[in-house]
Amino acid sequence: MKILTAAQTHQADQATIQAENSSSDALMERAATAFTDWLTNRQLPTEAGEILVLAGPGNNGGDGLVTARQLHQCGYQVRVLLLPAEKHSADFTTNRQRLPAAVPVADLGPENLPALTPATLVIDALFGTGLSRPLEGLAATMVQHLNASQSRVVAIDMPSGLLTDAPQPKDSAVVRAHHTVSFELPKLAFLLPQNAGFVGEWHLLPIGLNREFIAQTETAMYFVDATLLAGKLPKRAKFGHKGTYGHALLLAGSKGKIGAAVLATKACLHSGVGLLTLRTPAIGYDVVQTAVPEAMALIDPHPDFITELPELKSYSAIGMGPGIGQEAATKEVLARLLREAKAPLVLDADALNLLGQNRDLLALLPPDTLLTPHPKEFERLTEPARDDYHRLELLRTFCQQHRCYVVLKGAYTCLGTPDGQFYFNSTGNPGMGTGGSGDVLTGVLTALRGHSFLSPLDAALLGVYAHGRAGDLAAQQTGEAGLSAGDITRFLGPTFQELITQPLF
Ligand SMILES: NC(=O)C1=CN([C@@H]2O[C@H](COP(=O)(O)OP(=O)(O)OC[C@H]3O[C@@H](n4cnc5c(N)ncnc54)[C@H](O)[C@@H]3O)[C@@H](O)[C@H]2O)[C@@H](O)CC1
Ligand SMILES: Nc1ncnc2c1ncn2[C@@H]1O[C@H](COP(=O)(O)OP(=O)(O)O)[C@@H](O)[C@H]1O
Ligand SMILES: [K+]
Repeated sequence: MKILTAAQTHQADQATIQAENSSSDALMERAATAFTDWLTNRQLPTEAGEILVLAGPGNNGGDGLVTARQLHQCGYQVRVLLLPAEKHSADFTTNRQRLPAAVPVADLGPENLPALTPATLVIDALFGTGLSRPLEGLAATMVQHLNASQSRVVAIDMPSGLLTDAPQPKDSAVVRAHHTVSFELPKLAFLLPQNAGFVGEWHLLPIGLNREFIAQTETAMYFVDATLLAGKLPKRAKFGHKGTYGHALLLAGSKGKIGAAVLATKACLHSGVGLLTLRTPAIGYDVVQTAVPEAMALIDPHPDFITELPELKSYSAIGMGPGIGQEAATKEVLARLLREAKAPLVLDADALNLLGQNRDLLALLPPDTLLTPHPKEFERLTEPARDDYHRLELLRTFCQQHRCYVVLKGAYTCLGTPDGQFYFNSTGNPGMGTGGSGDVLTGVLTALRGHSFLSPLDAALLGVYAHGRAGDLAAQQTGEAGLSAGDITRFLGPTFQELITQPLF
């Protein structure tokens, strides 16, 4: 799915109205109906208690007014509070007039803030994507009053006060919604950790925005779901053999962290690799030969950490980093790898920390190298970010400057590409915030980068998505708290099976 800006979303609304030869009022009715259906499918009139619709002066307020009318017609107990304003949108005014007289309506005022109890269900329709600056005055006071209450809050389209795709001053008033119900396409603001407390759980409702317009609209941001990946992973060829699927090399492990090597190795083996060789220090020999007999062990002469780079010419992808430590000799191995490798590289964990400490090495990164930092590792490669938007700027600059792909890990892992695009991943769960999950990802990505039939972009997208999806399938069995990184590897197989498409021709 594409992620559009607030301005593009507005254009998509207009294009839809034009293409259908309908009216903005009809589109509002459609959006609000979808919202009302969403709500009434979850809350019966008796469960909902008193519903308070807070309506602003624009079309977001208009959505709120339509919803109030529809809920009233369905037998819910609704009242409306309007935010006084000099100007109202045309569709707001139309729907204000359509509101049945039986629905109580009043103006908000500094002396007229509503009593909010835990039994009140508040529908936040103050502002949506039209917000152009932080809230102030009465709107800000109302939002603070709401946030201080125990009421349940569902926001329409955006939690009011939150900008759709730009940072805002710290401490500005933003509704802290339990749920945000938005339309058609996700918004950038939903995907950033700093907004989690405002957005709550978010949901998307289709409202039939014009497909052609969306397809034509240029964007540098995507939300990666199964649809976006359809057709990218081919079924294995009938006469395929281990040579068809690449020979990967992993450099992983050090004394006390051979487990990281085992996890990455298992993950690589479960992600379709043809052959796999693991370079690990001598101390890991018995462990890896026992835990992952399918992999060939190429043992470093040093007992505790990796000190020598093996001959590279037979490998189709090389992953380095999980559990390797930061010894000077290991750094030299990394430097030689960057100079000599012809195969695609995947760099993670301590390989990234070593790069951060020796930034001159960044100039050696071969084009299309894939780096997989979590935010702290990324900071070591760049600089501390002021906020999530700044971090994305740093990500774009880094990828463009070094012609590399960066998987910035998190709840919505963001893949940055050398041409400045962002792909936010949709799979994964908080259970994956456990030691070793990242090592598993390195193994998955190394396997896929070794598939000559996948582009660097598709390999990265498929790998990140599959890693999260396998984590989701695992969590269905183990629960989030019970999930350990090894569980993810066991569900990679079913995940890739889901992703494989088999066109008839
Ligand atoms: N036909 C359409 O365009 C559709 C619009 N929809 C709804 O319309 C919303 C967007 O509507 P609008 O573009 O009217 O924008 P909003 O309703 O989000 O807000 C715009 C109004 O707020 C004012 N404003 C902006 N920032 C302010 C601030 N900080 N303090 C005080 N006032 C401020 C603007 O001058 C304008 O009057 C969407 O979020 C969605 O809820 C949906 O009904 C789908 C269809
Ligand atoms: N809340 C979350 N939701 C989804 N995925 C998550 C969440 N927390 C962590 N993950 C995923 O788990 C992995 C953790 O990697 P990392 O931080 O490198 O862990 P480690 O170094 O312990 O292996 C990343 O792929 C990340 O996207
Ligand atoms: K809102």
